[in-house]
Amino acid sequence: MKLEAKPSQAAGMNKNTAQQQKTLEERFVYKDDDLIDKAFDWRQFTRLFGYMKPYAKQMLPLVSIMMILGTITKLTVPFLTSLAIDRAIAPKEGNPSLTLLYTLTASVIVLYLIQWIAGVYRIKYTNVIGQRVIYDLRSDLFKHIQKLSFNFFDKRPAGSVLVRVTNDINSLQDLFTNGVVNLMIDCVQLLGITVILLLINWKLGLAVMITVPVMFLISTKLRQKIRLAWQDVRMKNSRINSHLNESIQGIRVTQAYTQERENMNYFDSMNMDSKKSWDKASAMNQGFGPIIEVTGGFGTMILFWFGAYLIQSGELTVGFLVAFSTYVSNFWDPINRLGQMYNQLLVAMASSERIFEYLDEQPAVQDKPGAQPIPKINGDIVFDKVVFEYEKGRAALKGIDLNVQAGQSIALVGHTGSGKSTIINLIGRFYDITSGKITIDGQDIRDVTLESLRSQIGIVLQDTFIFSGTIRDNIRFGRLDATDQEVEEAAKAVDAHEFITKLPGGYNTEVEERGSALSMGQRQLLSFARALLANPRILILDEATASIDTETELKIQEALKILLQGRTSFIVAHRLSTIRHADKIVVLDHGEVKEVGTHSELTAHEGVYNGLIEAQFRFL
Ligand SMILES: Nc1ncnc2c1ncn2[C@@H]1O[C@H](COP(=O)(O)OP(=O)(O)OP(=O)(O)O)[C@@H](O)[C@H]1O
Repeated sequence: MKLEAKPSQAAGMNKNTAQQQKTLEERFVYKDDDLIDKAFDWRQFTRLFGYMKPYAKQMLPLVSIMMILGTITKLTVPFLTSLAIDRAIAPKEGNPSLTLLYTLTASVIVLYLIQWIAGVYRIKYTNVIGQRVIYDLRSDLFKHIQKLSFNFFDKRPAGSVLVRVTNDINSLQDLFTNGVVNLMIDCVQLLGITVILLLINWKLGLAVMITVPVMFLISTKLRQKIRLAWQDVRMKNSRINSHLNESIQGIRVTQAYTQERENMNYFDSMNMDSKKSWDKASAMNQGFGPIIEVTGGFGTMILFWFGAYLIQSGELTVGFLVAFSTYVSNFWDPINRLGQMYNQLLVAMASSERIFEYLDEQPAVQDKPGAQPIPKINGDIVFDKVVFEYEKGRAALKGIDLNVQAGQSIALVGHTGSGKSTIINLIGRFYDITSGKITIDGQDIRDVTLESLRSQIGIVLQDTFIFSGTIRDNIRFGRLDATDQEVEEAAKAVDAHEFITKLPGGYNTEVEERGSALSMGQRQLLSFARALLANPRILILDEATASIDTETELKIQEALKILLQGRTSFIVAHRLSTIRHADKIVVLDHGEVKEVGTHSELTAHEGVYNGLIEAQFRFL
């Protein structure tokens, strides 16, 4: 469901900014999850609680013992109070007994002590269970997301993926650490109190409990609304997070186009929306408690009215009426909490539904049954009538035939959108082709394991990703078991050593995520060193288009020569120097191969390639 943002409520907005706001609303459209208005799903519930299974055997008995101990001690106190009144303070027959009063008081103190100790240990054990469940769930989700194919990320903004790993999991945290055990305690307590009330005086017990069905009837009507209101809050927050993520990633563009104010206005309106939605949900939630209290008040009225009558008729003692009223007040508490717990459970169900939706998402590209690892790759690659569609019915590649021999370097050229990046994504099988066949050393790449294939392919992308960590760690990303010496040798080979040693910490210089403290050329040299260290049989390179100074360009060309030696390579080429040295130049146009040949072959006649070269020179 696509949600349109509502007009900003931000103060001080004039007509002009309202117009700009409208443009922003049209600009930022986030795909939201649909409101989930389904009945309580037991299958999902059992699946969620299945995460407790590994720990239940070990921990639940301990938690249960502590819980039962706590409940018994809690429920015994009012009984001892009734004894104190009826037998020690105001006995019907005989004198008041101080000794009995002291004994009962001492017993109550001991019971409170036991209750306290049982509570401490119960909380300790439940926290252990809760934290372990959350740990497992979080790591399952992260592991799974790592395996998902490119098409999954093509469809989703990074922010919304982030929200599921953080917010949705966190919202389950409370359920597992407190909720589940409180639920159990409340149920046991309710059961215990019901039995006790009926045992003390079944007539009074039944009279008081008349209000319970009324209470449930009112609260069930409210529950559904409360759940939907909380889902709305969650959805709005998720939209804020998506926008936040996009805004931070795109901050440079925002500032360059001085769009900060408009961005802020839009954020404001989303923030306001979220606040309103929270207020609404919270008000509904708060309404739930008083309803229970008012209904409970009726129960108490019945208790004293009917209780007084039973005392007069000699069916009940004053002590038992006092005990009864304590039990009854202990009765409304768990019912009230159960209502809140039900809400918490429903919110958690919505979160878990979203988490399970990701966990159930199968990677579009995966090993087929019985796939074998591809042996050491020699490097012969054949594209046989390869057709590929990102979206059904829109072919990005329309029947590509290509024959590459081991060790050759292939330059892919063509205007924007012609299919160059698509071809390189298919070699590493990041997408599965729609029809045709891609073979490496005669083996269809769909028949071999992904890991064996990708581990022999090195990819250097245009947007070279630098992870937060040291320069050394970033190069070592190519091969985690490489020694320091090997890392430095790789850097020397691609001529990155010099600039690295000039950095304040040399190889140990910490770089931030994306390596913004490094220049484009430096980042590219680092990624070359990383690829060289990985020593792949096939190298894929998406050349940076940014203009680099001639000196760095020369360095990069020299580095490239070393990098390409003895490997089959595909380069999405932009620089003439790269294209000129390629063994084969593949000219693409609208997803089709238009020309194939060396630089001198292709420039010898008029064609698409010549047109591209001429266009480059025209601007020099
Ligand atoms: N993830 C995607 N989902 C849908 N369509 C896509 C996706 N990626 C690319 N396309 C489409 O596929 C076609 C080929 O895109 P591709 O990225 O391969 O072009 P390119 O030649 O590498 O372009 P450039 O030189 O601009 O990088 C384009 O029409 C593009 O719109």
